[in-house]
Amino acid sequence: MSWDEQTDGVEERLVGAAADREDLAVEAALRPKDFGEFIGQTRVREQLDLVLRAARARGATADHVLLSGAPGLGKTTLSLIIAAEMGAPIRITSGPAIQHAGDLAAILSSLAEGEVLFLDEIHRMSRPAEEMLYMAMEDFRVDVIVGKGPGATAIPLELPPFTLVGATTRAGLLPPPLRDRFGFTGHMEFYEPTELERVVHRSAGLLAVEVTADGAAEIAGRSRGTPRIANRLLRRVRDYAQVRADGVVTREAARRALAVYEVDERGLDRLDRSVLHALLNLFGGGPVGLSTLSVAVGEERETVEEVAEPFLVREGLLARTPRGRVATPAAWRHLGLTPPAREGGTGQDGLFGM
Ligand SMILES: Nc1ncnc2c1ncn2[C@@H]1O[C@H](COP(=O)(O)OP(=O)(O)OP(=O)(O)O)[C@@H](O)[C@H]1O
Repeated sequence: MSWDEQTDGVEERLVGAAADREDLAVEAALRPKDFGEFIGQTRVREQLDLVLRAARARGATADHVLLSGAPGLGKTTLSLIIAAEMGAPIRITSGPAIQHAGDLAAILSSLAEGEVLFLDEIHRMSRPAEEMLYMAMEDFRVDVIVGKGPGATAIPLELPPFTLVGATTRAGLLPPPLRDRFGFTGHMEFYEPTELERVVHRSAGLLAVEVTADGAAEIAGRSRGTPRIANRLLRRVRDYAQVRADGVVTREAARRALAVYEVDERGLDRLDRSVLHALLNLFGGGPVGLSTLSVAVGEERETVEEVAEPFLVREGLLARTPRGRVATPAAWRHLGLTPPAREGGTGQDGLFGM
């Protein structure tokens, strides 16, 4: 399987943040059901809790909520919690599933009063649907266009008040008129290792798997700040512990299992490391252009740029500069190599001493 063999929302990579088929099958059982069970994201949780309590006290439908953040951080989970806290039903759909304004009109017109509509990947909705959504969010009304050409007529349709929960990995891509119609925007952060340890312990309990404190810490440290990845690594370590050990998820079991899957102690996988290896060993740490680097790694440009680099940049291992990709001293150290001296003439002096 190649790294870029990704389909919409489904990614087959052990440390990929998008849901794979197995995640989709098991995630429902692992999802926190209320704010009390939801780990981390203290700021968003507190802000949302206030928004919902106030709406409940007024007997009103909650304001529209926009949740932004990387995949797997809990946006879907929070939307379910919002519905549960409001005692409201929830409808789940996504931007790519709504290509025609008519698709959206059909969903909106069938909502019950107070219902929560969760629209994942809201930035990927078609333009006409987006424009229909503006009016629906603001006035709880849509104009359904009947007929075509000069004879087309707009029939106004009243909607019951509802709460839109939009989720996006890129809030910056949303057109301002859409962004402005959300009463509350929550930015989801990557999780701290201690928070991910709690996620691992909680999930292990639900899966009836015994996990030691250092086993949970080992998994948390390799989970790239993302609960979905923590849960996925836990399942792979559980398998290993069941087959090769006594079934208990210990530090040793986690280390051995994740060595089998080539996920290192910092959460880098084979692709990430091959990018760093090429950068360091073939290009002296850079700067090197993305195309050259991709050829050296044997991957598509997009795979290197969109799949590997974001995490390497976030981890401070790689920098994108106007002159090309550059490894930081931390990258050299991570691969057990010594960073070249400052005056090494590699053109990356600005990155040293970081
Ligand atoms: N705060 C949390 N506490 C415990 N578990 C969590 C938390 N957030 C997420 N999870 C776990 O991670 C899984 C993925 O979360 P979720 O599907 O909500 O992410 P998402 O941000 O909606 O991802 P996507 O953008 O891919 O739809 C959930 O099944 C849940 O088990």
